[in-house]
Amino acid sequence: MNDVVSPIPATCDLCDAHKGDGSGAFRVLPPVFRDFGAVRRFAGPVVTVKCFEDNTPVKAAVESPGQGRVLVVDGGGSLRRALLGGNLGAAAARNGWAGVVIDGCVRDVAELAQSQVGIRALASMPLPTERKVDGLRDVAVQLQGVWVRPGDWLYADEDGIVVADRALV
Ligand SMILES: O=C([O-])CC(=O)C(=O)O
Repeated sequence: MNDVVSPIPATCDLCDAHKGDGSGAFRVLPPVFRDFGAVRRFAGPVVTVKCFEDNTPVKAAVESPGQGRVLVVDGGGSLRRALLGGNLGAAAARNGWAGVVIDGCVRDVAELAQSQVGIRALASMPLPTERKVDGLRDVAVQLQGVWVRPGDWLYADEDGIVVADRALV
């Protein structure tokens, strides 16, 4: 990291620049993610967790230093349990995560809207998980059929979410 804070590139500009990229290095997530956090635009290197209706690895991640990274959660697309709520959203903001992108649900929507962190998820579901197993961290995951790998870079703004195998300028 250098100490020059660069603005986050717009996803539309990134898509203009990479629209002919058939290599798979540049990917666009399907437009099914809703915005729940107080931060609209965010970007950073990706950390992944994978879990199903059990947010144990999400809690562990957001309670550790985020260092400007984006937590990508493969929750299997489940609409039956919330993988992040107000407490964990506040922890993500407090610990310096740039954002959390969840292929699954969140709850405590009013609290999340006050959290100074980017939060994208499929929907709101008031039912929490029961924490029983660790889940996986730092594995390649699929969100809505799109591969996301640890160390990829993710860019999110009002227009959508894109992922690349390196930082884009
Ligand atoms: O703790 C959980 O499982 C989710 C939640 O409600 C919170 O983050 O406040």
